[in-house]
Amino acid sequence: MQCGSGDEIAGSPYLMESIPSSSDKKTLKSVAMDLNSAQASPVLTDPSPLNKSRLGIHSSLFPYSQSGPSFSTSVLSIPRKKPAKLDDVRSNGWLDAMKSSSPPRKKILKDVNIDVSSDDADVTYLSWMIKYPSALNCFQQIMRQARNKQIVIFLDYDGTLSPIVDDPDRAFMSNEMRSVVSNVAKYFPTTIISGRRRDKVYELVGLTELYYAGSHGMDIMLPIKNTLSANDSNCIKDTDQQGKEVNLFQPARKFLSMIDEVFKTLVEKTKDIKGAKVEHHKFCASVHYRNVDENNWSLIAQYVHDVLKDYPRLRLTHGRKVLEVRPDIDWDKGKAVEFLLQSLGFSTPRDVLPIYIGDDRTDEDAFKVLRGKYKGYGILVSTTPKESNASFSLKDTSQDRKLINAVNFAKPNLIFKPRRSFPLIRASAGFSSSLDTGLSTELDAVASHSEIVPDTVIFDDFEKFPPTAGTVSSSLLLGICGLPDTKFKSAVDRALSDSECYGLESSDLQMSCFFNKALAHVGGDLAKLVPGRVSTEVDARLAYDTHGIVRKVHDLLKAYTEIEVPPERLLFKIPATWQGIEASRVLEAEGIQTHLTFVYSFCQAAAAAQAGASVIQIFVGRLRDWSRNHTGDSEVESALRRGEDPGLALVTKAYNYIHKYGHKTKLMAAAVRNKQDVFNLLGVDYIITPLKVLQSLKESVTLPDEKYSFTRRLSPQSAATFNFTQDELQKWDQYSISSAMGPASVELLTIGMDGYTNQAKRVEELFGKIWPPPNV
Ligand SMILES: O=P(O)(O)OC[C@H]1O[C@H](O[C@H]2O[C@H](CO)[C@@H](O)[C@H](O)[C@H]2O)[C@H](O)[C@@H](O)[C@@H]1O
Repeated sequence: MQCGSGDEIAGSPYLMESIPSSSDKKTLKSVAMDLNSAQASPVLTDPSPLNKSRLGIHSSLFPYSQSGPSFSTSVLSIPRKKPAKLDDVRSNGWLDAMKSSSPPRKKILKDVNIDVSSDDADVTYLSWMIKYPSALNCFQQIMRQARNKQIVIFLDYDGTLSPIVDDPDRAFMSNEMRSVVSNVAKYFPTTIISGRRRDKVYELVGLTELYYAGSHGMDIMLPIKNTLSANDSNCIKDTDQQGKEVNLFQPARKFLSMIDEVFKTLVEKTKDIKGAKVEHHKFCASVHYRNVDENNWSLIAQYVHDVLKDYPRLRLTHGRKVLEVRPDIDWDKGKAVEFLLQSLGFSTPRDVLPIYIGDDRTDEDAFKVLRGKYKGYGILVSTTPKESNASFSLKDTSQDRKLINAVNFAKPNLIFKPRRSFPLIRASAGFSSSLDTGLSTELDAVASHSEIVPDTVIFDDFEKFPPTAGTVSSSLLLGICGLPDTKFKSAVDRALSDSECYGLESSDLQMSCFFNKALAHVGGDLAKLVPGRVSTEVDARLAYDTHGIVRKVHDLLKAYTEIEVPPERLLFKIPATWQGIEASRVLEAEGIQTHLTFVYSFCQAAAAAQAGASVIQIFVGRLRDWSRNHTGDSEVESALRRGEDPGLALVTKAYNYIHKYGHKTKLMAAAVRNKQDVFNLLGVDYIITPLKVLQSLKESVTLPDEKYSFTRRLSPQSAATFNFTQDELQKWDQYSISSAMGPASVELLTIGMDGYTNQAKRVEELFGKIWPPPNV
C-alpha cells in the first residue's frame, strides 16, 4: 500500500492524497530498488524485538500466541537465582531486546548504539513506510472506505494520546488532544482501550462522552440497558462517576484477589531495585523497568518469571519497557474491540469502519481483528520500523491528533446511511446521542445482531436487496442456461469454450472439466458482485468419498485460480456426511474454506465444528416440516417436549457448542420461513432470508423504545452457560455419528443430496446437448 511520501500534508485538516516531492520520490525509488534487490536494504523488522525467549522467560509461560510476527518461538529460560547463568542469557541477546521494547526516537538511536547511522535509520523508516504508509497521507483512501459506513474509533492511551514519559503517573494528554478527541466523539462512537485500570485512564482523559475499557479490555463499562451484557455472567451492576447505573463487563473477575496477591509480591520483590515500579491495574499488574539500571533488568525478568511459575493461571505480556502479568484467559484488546462493536450494534462488518490507533504490542491483537473480519484500519504509532498487523502508521502523538482532527473535519463529506440501530453504551453520563434518536426499520434492528443474507437468485432484482454472499450450484447453472439472457450467460460460454477441456482424453473427464470451469466462471463473476464469500457446490455424488471430494475441491480451486479468484473469497459446499466432514478436515488443514451443508442433527454440527469447517448450514424450516409429518427422532422429539421448535433448537445448540468450546466455525441458518424465525435466530452468524421476509422487515418501522425488544437470542455469553452431556462432548467419529443420527437427519440429508445429484445430472445432459465435446 502506498499513498504518499510519509510526511503529512500541511494546511487543510481534510487532507488530500499527496504526491511525493521529487526528493522523496528519489528516496522511495531507491528504497524500492533496495527492497527488490534480495533484501539488501536495512532490516525492516523491529531492530531487536522483545520476544519471549530473549526476555529470558520460558515459552511455556506464554500460553497464548503473542501478537505480531516478530516473536520468536525459541526457548531460552532464565535459570532461577543462579547469577552466573545470566551471562548465557545476556549473550543470547535478551538485553538488546529489553532495550528495544520501547522504540527509541531518532535522537535516542545513537544513545543506545543501535547499529544504524541516522541516515540509514531514515532510509529504513521510509522503506518501512511503503508497507505501513502514513495514515495522514492515506486519509482520502480511508475516508473513501468510510462512505455509507459508521466510523467507530478506538484509541490506546499511553504513547497514543499521551507521549511516553519516564513516570507513568505523569503521562498527561494535552488539552489540544483532549479537545479533538471530545469533538470527534460527538459524531463517531469513541472508546479508549488501555492497559491501565479503567478508573485511572478515565481520570487522565476526563471526558464523559467516551467509552472506556481498562486493564487491556478486561474491564468495560456498558449502559444498563445494553442487551449484550444484560444476562452475562461476566457482568455486574455498578454506578459510574455520575452515579448512573451501569453494567461492568469483567471477564477476569475471579482473578481479582490473585492479582492483588501478585501485585504485593512483585512490590516486595522489586522494592530494592532502584527505579522499578509496580502498578496495580485491577486485572493485571505491570512492572516498569524504564528507570531501572540496565544491570538490574535481569533481576526484574527473574522476579516476574518466578511469580509466573507460582501462578500458572497467569501469563505475561509486554509493553514499552514494562512487563505485564495478567490472567491467562482468552481475552485481549482484540476481543474487547469485537465485543464493543457488537455492543454498538455492529455484529457484521458491512456498515462499520473501525479505526484503531495504538503504539504497543498489546494493540496488535486489535489490529488483527480489524484487518480480518471488520476490514477496518489499524494505525501503528511508531518512530521505528517494526512488523505489525496495522495497515497504516503515524509517527507520534502530534500526528495522532492531526488525524483525529481530520476525521472530525471530514464528517460533512461522509454520507451516513446507518442501516443499524445503535444500542448506545456511553461509559459515563448521558447515554443518549443523536445516533439513537429517529426511526429505523425492523431490518436495521435485526441486522445489528446477525448478517442477513438475502436469499436471492441471479434473476432477482439485485438493487433492492443486494446479495452479500453467493452460492454457485448446479441449479444456478440450469437457470442460467435455461434463460435466453442472464447476467452470467457469458461466464458459462467462456467455460464451455475452454480448449483445455476439449483436449482431455475421455468424455467423462471433459464433462467434469467443463462443469468445474462453468462453476468457477460463474463463481468468479459472482465474486465481483458480492462483498462476501462465494460458495461452490461440490458434486453430491461424491458425498461418501472423502478423497473424491478433496480432489474435486482441488480441481475447482485450480479453475478459480486460473481466473484469479483468490481462495479467501471462496467456500466449498460439501454435504455433511461423515466422509464430507473428513474432507472438510483435510481441506481446512490446507487452508481451504469449507461449508458443510445439510446439517440436521447435533452430532453433525459438533463433528463439523471439530473438523474446523468454516461454515455449517442448518435448514430450520425443513426440520420443522419434517417434525410435523413424522415421529421417531429422539432429538426432534426432545425439542418438542421442551416446547421448542426443532430447527431453532438445533441452531441454538450448535451455536452454543461452537462458542462455548471456541470453534472457529460460523453458523448459517437457512430455510427461514417468516419474521418470527428471524427474531428467534438473532445473534447467529448468518441468516439466509427470503426476499418477502426481507421486504416485510424493511417496511416495518421500529420506534426508538422498541429497538431494545429485538433481543439477541444467541450470544457467546449465553453459550457459556449452556450445559452439554458428556456424550455430546465426545470426539465424534464415523461410528458415533451414524449411531447418533436419527431418521430426521438421515432422511433430510439424503433428500438434499438427491436433489443436488439430480440437478448435476441435468446440467451434464444439457452441456452434452448444447456443446457436445468432439469424439462423442
Ligand atoms: O494500553 P496503554 O494505554 O498504552 O497502556 C500501556 C501501559 O502504559 C503505561 O506505561 C507506558 O507509559 C508510561 C508513561 O508514558 C511509560 O513510563 C512506560 O514505560 C510505558 O510502558 C502504563 O503505566 C502501563 O501500566 C500500561 O500497561
